[in-house]
Amino acid sequence: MVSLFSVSLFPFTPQNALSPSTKFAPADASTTNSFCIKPRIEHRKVVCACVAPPRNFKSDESSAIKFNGSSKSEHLHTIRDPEDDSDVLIECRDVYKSFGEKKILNGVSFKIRHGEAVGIIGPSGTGKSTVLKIIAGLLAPDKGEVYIRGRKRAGLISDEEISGLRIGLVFQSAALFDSLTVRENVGFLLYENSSMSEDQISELVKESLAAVGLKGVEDRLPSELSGGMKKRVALARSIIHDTTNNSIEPEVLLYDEPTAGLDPIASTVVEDLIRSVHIKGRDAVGKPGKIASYVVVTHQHSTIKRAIDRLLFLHKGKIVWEGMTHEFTTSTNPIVQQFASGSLDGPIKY
Ligand SMILES: Nc1ncnc2c1ncn2[C@@H]1O[C@H](COP(=O)(O)OP(=O)(O)OP(=O)(O)O)[C@@H](O)[C@H]1O
Repeated sequence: MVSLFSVSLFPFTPQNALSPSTKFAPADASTTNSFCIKPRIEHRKVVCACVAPPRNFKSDESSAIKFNGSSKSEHLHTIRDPEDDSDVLIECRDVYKSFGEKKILNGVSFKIRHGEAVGIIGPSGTGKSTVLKIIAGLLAPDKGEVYIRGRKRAGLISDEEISGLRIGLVFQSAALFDSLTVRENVGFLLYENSSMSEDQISELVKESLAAVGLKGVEDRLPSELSGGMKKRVALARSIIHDTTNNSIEPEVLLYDEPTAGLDPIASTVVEDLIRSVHIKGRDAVGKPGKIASYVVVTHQHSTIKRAIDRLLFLHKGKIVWEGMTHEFTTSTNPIVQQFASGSLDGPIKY
C-alpha cells in the first residue's frame, strides 16, 4: 500500500476528527506546501481524546502476558484474577460495522490492557484498519460498544468526552508538513491545542527528538532529512504531549501497517522505535518510554515477532484466534496455520 520509505509515523488524534475539514490534514500535509501553523486555540487542553476517569493501573511487568479477551487463548496466562478489569484501557464489545451492503465487522470483541503490545492480523480487507478507526473514535460501530477505561463511548469523540486517555492513530502513509520545520512538525499539536509557551514546547520537542535518537535537527525542513530521520521525527511527534495538563494521560498508540513496504533493515528500525517508546522499553536516551499500550496492524512477520506480544486474528468479521506471539507459529488452528505458512490450501479463500 505504500512505497519504500514512505511510511511515516504520525499521530492521528481523535480530536482532529471533530471537523471533517481538519480530519485528514496531516495525511495530506505533504501536498500542502503553503500550510502554516494556525493561531493557538486556547481552550483545548489536550491533543487527543477519550473518556473515563483515571483508574488504578497495575504496572507490574507481567501485565503484557495477562489477558482474558473474549476469544479463547491457546494458553491462557491466569496470573491475575480473570475478573479483574482494572487495567483494561480499551474494550470492543460485540462490534459490528458495515459499509453499504458490505458487512465488515460481525461481532468483534477484545480488550487492550495497560502495558500490552497487541497486534491485529488477518487477511487483506478483513477490517483491521476499520477496527483501529473504531478504537480511535473516527468511525462509530453500527452495533456494539467501545469502552475507554470502563466508560462507554457514545458516538464519535467530542470535546466534552476528553479526559484520562490519549489515543493516537499513526498512519502508515502520512507525511510531515513540508513547509514546517522539524520543531513545528513535532510540536504541531501543542502549538494548536495547548496553552504551553513557545519555550516550553521547544523544550518538549527537543526531549521527544532525543527520545528517538535525534539531536540538533529542530530547524531543518523535512526535505533536509533522510527517510529514516523523517520516520523518527514522525514518531517523536506521536509521543509528544502536554505536560502541563494535570489529568493522568496514559497513551495508547495505534499503528496502521508501520512497516509496510520497508526493506528488512528499515523495518527493524521502526519495530525497535515502536518498542522503545513503550513503557517497558527504553528510549534513545535511556529513559522509560511513555506509551502505555499500543496496537499494531501488520502483515509483516518481522513486525509480529519483534514488536508484538499478543495477537488478535481477525477473519470474516470476528476475532477467530488470539494468543501470544510465540504461539502463532505453533498453533494448530487451521486458519492460523494457513496464514502463518502462506499456503493456498486451507480455510482462507482468496
Ligand atoms: N469508508 C469506507 N467506505 C466504504 N468501504 C470501506 C471504507 N473503509 C473500509 N472499507 C472497506 O472495508 C473493508 C475492510 O477495510 P480495511 O481497510 O479495514 O481492511 P484491512 O483488513 O485493514 O485491509 P488490508 O489488510 O488490505 O489493509 C474493505 O473492503 C474496504 O474496501
